[in-house]
Amino acid sequence: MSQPSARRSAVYLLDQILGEGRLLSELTPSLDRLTPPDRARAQRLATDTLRGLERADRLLGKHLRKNPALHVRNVLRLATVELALGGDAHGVVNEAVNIVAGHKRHNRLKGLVNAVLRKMTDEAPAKWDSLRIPRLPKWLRGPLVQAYSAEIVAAIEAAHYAGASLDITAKADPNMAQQVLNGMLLPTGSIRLSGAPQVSALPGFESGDWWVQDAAAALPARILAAQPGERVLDICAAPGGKTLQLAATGADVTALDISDQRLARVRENLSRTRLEAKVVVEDALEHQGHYDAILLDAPCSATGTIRRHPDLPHAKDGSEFASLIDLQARMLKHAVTLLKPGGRLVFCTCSLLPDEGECQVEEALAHDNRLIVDRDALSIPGVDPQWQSDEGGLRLRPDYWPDLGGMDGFYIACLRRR
Ligand SMILES: C[S@@+](CC[C@H](N)C(=O)[O-])C[C@H]1O[C@@H](n2cnc3c(N)ncnc32)[C@H](O)[C@@H]1O
Repeated sequence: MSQPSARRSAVYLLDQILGEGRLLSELTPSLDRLTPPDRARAQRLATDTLRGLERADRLLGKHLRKNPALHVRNVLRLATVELALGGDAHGVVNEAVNIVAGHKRHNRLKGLVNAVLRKMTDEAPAKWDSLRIPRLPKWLRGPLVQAYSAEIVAAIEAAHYAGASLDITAKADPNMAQQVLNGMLLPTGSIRLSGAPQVSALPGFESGDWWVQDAAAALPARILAAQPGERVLDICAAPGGKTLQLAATGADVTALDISDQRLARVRENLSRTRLEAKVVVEDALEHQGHYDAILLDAPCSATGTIRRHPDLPHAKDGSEFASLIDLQARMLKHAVTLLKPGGRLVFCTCSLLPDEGECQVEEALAHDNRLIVDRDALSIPGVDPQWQSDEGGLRLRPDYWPDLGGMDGFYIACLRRR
């Protein structure tokens, strides 16, 4: 059996994502045999390749008369991206040839791999930046162009290609955490770190002074503005970034999720940050109770998180949209029944699709005359009033804050029950 290496493992990840439609997050256990630095490197190589896939294919296409099998193509793509991004040519080409040579079914193609990659050694770094920014696949690009415009989608694609920094939410004073971590304090109070630091080695991790959370993902809990002693329900809570924010306000928080396995992360996070919440394993549609405030972070296409998860557009095909949209509508309808009169509910999804955001809130308002939308709740520091959408929610896009490094795509709205 071949020794695992970061590159070999990265090719395995690409084979699974591009061939089997699996997500990188499901595949991380397959990296357990690697050392922690190699594990991080394998993931970085795979995500870099997925971001640059269209460019790599364009360069390789000129030198391949026939498309080789997916595994060989993935070896070529990975090596091309590494070469384009300044990888050591000798090491990159040698290992690519060895990976193919060690494969029973494909080893007759090692000469081809060697010849093509020798050409890529000069060509990839020279031509890379002149190639267009990789586009989203049609199943996603189409609806997004319809919802926004071709120009906005191109800006979103540029943000996807640039990737994302590490954002932090502080448990208490963000200024203090910003100084300790030496990061950039964002207008909404999150802290942005450059590079790819090892999270668990950063000051304040062990003592639970902060947690990792994209700046956009930190806004729903800020908009809900839970108060000390309020009964607050966090629906679809795992892995718990928003639960921690809610618990840090001193509210009486119940964190609910259908997945006990994912709730283990919530329990770990609560224990590390020394915060308290009641953790409940239950289907949100079955839950009963009465709450002052509810945060519903509904399961969605996650198309707002492609900056961090470039595997998503390659592993998925949009066939799950309809069932997700239906589940979100049912969850929102049920969540309203759990609100005390006068209570408020923040509905959010990390999706770019209006069907999973604006349309859900429009529908809820049209069908339940007890509900009103609370636009004032969106007036929090750093939130641009221009991000508000017609029905009274907040539309966040990856191309916002271009000079600060972007944000995840999100939809957030605050509803009140009369
Ligand atoms: C977008 S994630 C939530 C992220 C989380 N709020 C955070 O900030 O870390 C969606 C969650 O919905 C949960 N979920 C899916 N269907 C559910 C259901 N019927 N009832 C409760 N939770 C559900 C999934 O297990 C998943 O953890």
